[in-house]
Amino acid sequence: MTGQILSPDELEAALRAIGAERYHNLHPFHRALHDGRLTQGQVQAWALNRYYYQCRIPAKDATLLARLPTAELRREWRRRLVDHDGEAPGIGGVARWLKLTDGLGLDRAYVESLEGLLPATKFAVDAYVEFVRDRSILAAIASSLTELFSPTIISERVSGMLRHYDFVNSETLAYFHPRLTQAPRDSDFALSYVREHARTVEQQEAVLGALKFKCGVLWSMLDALDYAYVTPGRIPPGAFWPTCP
Ligand SMILES: O=C(O)c1cc(C(=O)O)c2c(n1)C(=O)C(=O)c1cc(C(=O)O)[nH]c1-2
Repeated sequence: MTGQILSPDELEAALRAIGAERYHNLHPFHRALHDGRLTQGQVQAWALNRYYYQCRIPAKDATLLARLPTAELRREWRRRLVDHDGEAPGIGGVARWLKLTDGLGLDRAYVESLEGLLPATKFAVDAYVEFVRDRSILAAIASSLTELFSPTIISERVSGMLRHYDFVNSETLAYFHPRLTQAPRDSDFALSYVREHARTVEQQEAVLGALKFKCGVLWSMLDALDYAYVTPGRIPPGAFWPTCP
């Protein structure tokens, strides 16, 4: 950043450049997941740890919802809560994620207990919720902008996993299907909010910093999985041990 105010188009281009450089589609653990190079046990570890992200996303959105100043903004943001928590038990994104962990052979009560999480998963996800709680509303909204890039990685992931692994099918991967429409709807809103409200150099820096921070959250979750589950002998004490090879 040079200290100059960017036009909305320049700001959007700078945000997209951050995604092109730092989004977690580039992480070696994701490349291995999508290219069929992981064992079922390693995929279990990914799904179990990612469950924590899934179940904290509604808490993150509820935190932001409580801070939003207008009914219009709250109406927009509360859809995210419904997407993840559903309107009834067994419906919604978190419930669909548990279908994936069930399908991979994980015990549901164990997944929900969060006991097997890697310490770094917890630190990374909690840092995201705290960021959204503590930073400006503009930065909090901007931190969701990784979703601009998620439809591409989700399409790659679903097609790669269906092609390479016999232990998943389109039902167990059903979590991802609605995300292909929900994520663009959500990120369109967040992007237009940011384009309109990030007007000063400080605000624009905060927005760009928020997206870098969030890319770091996602990246560090995969670093932790890569460290613990790819090289034998590195699973931290108390963390999940794969129940299959
Ligand atoms: O599968 C993915 O790679 C991926 C990435 C992201 C993201 O970029 O933050 C989200 C999701 N999935 C997702 O399913 C989801 O519900 C979600 C919510 C948010 C957010 O920051 O509010 N990101 C993401």
